[in-house]
Amino acid sequence: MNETGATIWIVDDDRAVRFVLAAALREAGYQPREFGDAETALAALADATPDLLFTDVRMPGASGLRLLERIAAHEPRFAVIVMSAFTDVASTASAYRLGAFDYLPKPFDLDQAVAAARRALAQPRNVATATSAQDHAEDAELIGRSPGMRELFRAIGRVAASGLGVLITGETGTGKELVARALHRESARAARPFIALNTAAIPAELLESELFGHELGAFTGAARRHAGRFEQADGGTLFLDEIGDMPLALQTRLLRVLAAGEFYRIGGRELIRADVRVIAATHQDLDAKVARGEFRADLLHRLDVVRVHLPALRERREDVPLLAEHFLTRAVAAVGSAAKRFSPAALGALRDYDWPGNVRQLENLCRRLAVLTPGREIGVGDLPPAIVESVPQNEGAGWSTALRAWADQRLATGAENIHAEAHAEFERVLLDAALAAHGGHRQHAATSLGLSRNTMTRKLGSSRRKRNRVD
Ligand SMILES: Nc1ncnc2c1ncn2[C@@H]1O[C@H](COP(=O)(O)OP(=O)(O)OP(=O)(O)O)[C@@H](O)[C@H]1O
Repeated sequence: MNETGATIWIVDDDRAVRFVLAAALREAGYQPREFGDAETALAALADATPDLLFTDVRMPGASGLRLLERIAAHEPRFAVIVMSAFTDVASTASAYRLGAFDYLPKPFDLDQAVAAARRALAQPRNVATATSAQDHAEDAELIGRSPGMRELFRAIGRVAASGLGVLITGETGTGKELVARALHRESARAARPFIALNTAAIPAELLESELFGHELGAFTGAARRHAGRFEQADGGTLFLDEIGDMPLALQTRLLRVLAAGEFYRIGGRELIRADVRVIAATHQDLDAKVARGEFRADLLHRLDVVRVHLPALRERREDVPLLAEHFLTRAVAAVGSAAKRFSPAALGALRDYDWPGNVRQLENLCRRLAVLTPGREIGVGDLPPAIVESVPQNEGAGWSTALRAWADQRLATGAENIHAEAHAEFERVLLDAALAAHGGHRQHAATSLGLSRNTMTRKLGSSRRKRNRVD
């Protein structure tokens, strides 16, 4: 099909969105048609079929996801692009699962939307694979609106249902486990167990038994038969955190089990079969570990079918206020104290801090503040000094720091009358700067300082006299 001239339907209860999107699509040579709700669009489908449809998710009446579900049964097929400000994993993943071609987080650029339309229209028909919708138990949600997080939500949406092995990389506390849980929740294994094992938290000698289980008396202390995490995760997902810390011998065993899908418990004779999707995570550079011979290349290849990277919190500062408010509200509710909020300046300081411990560090801080701050508003003064002090100093602050250092030093030497001294210096610097900026033109220099010309002349005279005296 020649894509220009294609009909594109836009379903959104927000008139402004429909209007600008339709204008952009029309300009690009398409024929847009607007619908204010899902029901009207569904009714129109009875006697017309668009080439492409854009839909919002949250609308009064049937939601965009419901619309998507109905469209999945419609013949002939056409592509759907879902647009939503509700950038959580659940709606993105549901959109993909229901066969959406693409997901546009709002607000989007019109160029971005037109490009998405072009891509969708270039696709052969019947590529959409729609399955039935599934409801999911609420789990801890990944929060974020930054471009990095939106990209991550899309990646989760695309990868979750594939059942492929995933390697999640990112610094400590960035939310790797939450991503693994989201991948599980949005997969066909969602009804089966999600089992997590932190390789770094378990002594090496116990790790094998944790993973594969043991029989009674298999080793000293094995007082009972124990099913390993692999067995527990049968049919579901096994999340192996800090995989980079796994000893080499165990890496070899893990690789064999992954290849064969079966294993023996330690000391056991019964061959156990387990159908497990392994999702691994690491904050280390596994490629470098492979190069140093500390990690098996073949295991890395097996785990690293798809790589999902979590940006550090300082690389997505725009998410900090959002996360901080979320964690504070949750912590306040948990301790049952009165509602609290951050002052704008406190939120600014949190945003500027570098967060070496990432989201976990921010979450812990909010818990502490919920308990320890007496007032309703958490100000900059309530924040730990490390956070406040790291805030980059603006020019004024740099200048006052220098002035303070000077004053401390003069006072320490027993100086008197330093106010006059500082004041004279202050005037001299300002006057010199203004004159220099205006090529010595007094009137202009005076105006830029907010002084009258007379005052300027008087100050210049006294500044010169004082300087001569000092000289
Ligand atoms: N985007 C996010 N939205 C909401 N909560 C988050 C987000 N990212 C992380 N968290 C919370 O921060 C804490 C740390 O997250 P998580 O345990 O997933 O990090 P991790 O990367 O697996 O850490 P580690 O590498 O140390 O194991 C958890 O309590 C998690 O719920």
